[in-house]
Amino acid sequence: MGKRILILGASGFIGNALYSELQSYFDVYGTYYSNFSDFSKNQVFYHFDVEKDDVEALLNTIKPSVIISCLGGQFDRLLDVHKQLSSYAMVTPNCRLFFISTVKVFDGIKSYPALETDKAFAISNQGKYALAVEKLLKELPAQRYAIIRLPLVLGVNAPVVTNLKYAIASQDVFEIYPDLVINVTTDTRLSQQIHYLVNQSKYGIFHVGSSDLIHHSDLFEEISEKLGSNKPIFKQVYESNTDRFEAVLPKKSFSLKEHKYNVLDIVNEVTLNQSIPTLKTTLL
Ligand SMILES: NC(=O)C1=CN([C@@H]2O[C@H](COP(=O)(O)OP(=O)(O)OC[C@H]3O[C@@H](n4cnc5c(N)ncnc54)[C@H](OP(=O)(O)O)[C@@H]3O)[C@@H](O)[C@H]2O)C=CC1
Ligand SMILES: Cc1cn([C@H]2C[C@H](O)[C@@H](COP(=O)(O)OP(=O)(O)O[C@H]3O[C@@H](C)C(=O)[C@@H](O)[C@H]3O)O2)c(=O)[nH]c1=O
Repeated sequence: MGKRILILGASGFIGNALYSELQSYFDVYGTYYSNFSDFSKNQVFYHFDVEKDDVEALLNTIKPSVIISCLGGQFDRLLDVHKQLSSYAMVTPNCRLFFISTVKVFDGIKSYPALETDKAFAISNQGKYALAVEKLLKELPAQRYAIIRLPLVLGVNAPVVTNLKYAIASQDVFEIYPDLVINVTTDTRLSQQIHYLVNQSKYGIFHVGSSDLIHHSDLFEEISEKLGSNKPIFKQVYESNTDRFEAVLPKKSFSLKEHKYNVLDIVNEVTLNQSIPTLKTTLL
């Protein structure tokens, strides 16, 4: 029997990218919360509110063999939901739980980029929540879970890129952080990589993102440059006088070359069809 996948938070930025990537290969179901207009008529989308609904009822209806969680909402309720997901995975033969985690689990360690083997330490509420879910999953049998840690996710339709384009168009302020060193991915690339992990029945901890780093300020100045001649009003915000890192480097995660990429690949993907190819570059 083919894999049946339930994406919790399929109406969101990450969830929708995953749905688009997976739905032509697997029997995929998803949840939405506020986007009634787009999803209430879609047979495979179920309304789900972490505050009110019981995720167990949803699981018993859909009976997924793979659950991918990319939910937003109240962190304490989300943690309860993940306790239920974890219990379901524990008692359901060959059911696997994929948790979309975040680089923020390392936001208590700012002096170097994180590798999969590094011990996480979070100070933000978001980081502490994600770390608590990671700890939950680690109580499952090893082959029953995958923790996918994402850095900042860009993409042609990424909210942060949309905000930049809006700031360019309306000559508005766009905050950049010259002391912040990050790595990045896009919604399409992370979806391809998670597709691979689902297909190959991989398990454990995975870092998704570019293999190199860039300063947050340089990244958005470069993207703006490639989008065209207009600029937003870049507001440089320093939070420390030394570099602080917020990066999840994929040291051990992916060996296939199509899963290895650098910041320039990401910048080109995000600005595709928008950069003005000059004669010089096409002749190179
Ligand atoms: N975007 C990024 O750069 C990164 C994101 N992540 C993590 O990935 C996850 C998803 O992120 P992203 O897709 O950007 O977030 P979005 O806000 O775009 O999506 C959140 C999803 O959760 C749903 N949701 C929100 N509130 C509730 C609720 N109360 N009950 C049930 N469902 C709810 C939303 O439904 P609806 O849209 O219908 O309201 C949506 O499907 C988050 O945990 C985030 O920390 C990690 C690293 C980077
Ligand atoms: C708002 C803000 C962000 N930052 C940095 C850290 C942060 O990860 C990065 C992007 O934050 P923004 O809020 O602008 O963008 P945003 O896309 O909202 O942040 C995302 O970040 C990634 C890593 C996640 O884990 C997501 O869950 C989400 O929190 O910019 C600062 O250094 N100072 C700030 O005041």
